Amino acid sequence: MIKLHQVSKSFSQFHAIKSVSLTINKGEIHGIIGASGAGKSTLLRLMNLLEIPDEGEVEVNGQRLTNLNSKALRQARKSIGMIFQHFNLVANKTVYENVAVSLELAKFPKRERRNRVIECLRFVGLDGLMEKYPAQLSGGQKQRVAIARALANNPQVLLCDEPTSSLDPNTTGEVLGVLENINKSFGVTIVIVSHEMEVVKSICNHATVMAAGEIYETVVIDPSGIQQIDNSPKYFINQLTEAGDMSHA
Ligand SMILES: Nc1ncnc2c1ncn2[C@@H]1O[C@H](COP(=O)(O)OP(=O)(O)OP(=O)(O)O)[C@@H](O)[C@H]1O
Repeated sequence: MIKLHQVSKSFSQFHAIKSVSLTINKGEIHGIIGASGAGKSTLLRLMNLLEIPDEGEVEVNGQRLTNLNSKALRQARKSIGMIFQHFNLVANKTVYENVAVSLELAKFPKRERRNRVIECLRFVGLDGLMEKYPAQLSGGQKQRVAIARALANNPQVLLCDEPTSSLDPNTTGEVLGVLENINKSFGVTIVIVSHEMEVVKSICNHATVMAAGEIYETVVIDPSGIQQIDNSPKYFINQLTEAGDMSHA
């Protein structure tokens, strides 16, 4: 569970987040949507204290993060994974090494690391690409490595900052499918910041609309499901000609 209580954050004189309170219950897939500059990413980064609030309290998994010293905060963050729009993989490390690094940092028992890395890569469908480097992967595959890395330490919460905004519709579906699977299989609470309405509508069961640093409203929604993309040339022609009834040149 994530609880923000009257949280505020300013950058110089600019009030990016204005006394926001929000509760996200365990097991939710919670979307945060709104116009550019509304404060979505800042709100997400306040949930793991990547941004330190000027005022207010942040509680995650029953722990008040805003009360913890830096050592305790590092420990608490192990149960909060995060993924980013631009994946943030280490370019000169292999897929395997990118995931292993997060276990090393968390001092995960050495003998169990290899099995855990493989288990996580298998979960995201990339155990066949362990020796590749990020530059050899598609955008969707890179994001799946980032998800495996975030998953490695068994987080209870996964924070996703524009996770599909660098991806085409096909790979967007692939990444959303993995996120949904993580939620269903392990009960991980997922928060997704996105400016893409279709993304929020497809897998989120709750959504918060932000405007000018405040919450406009939080609504319960019935996820519409992930759009299956047809990559056939016929599909593209049908889309271009709407009903597919235009004569071909
Ligand atoms: N580190 C920072 N220093 C100064 N201003 C910042 C910083 N981070 C965010 N801001 C400002 O705070 C406001 C909210 O930014 P934020 O990135 O949270 O918005 P957003 O809703 O996620 O927008 P976008 O969809 O464009 O990323 C913006 O005006 C932004 O310029």
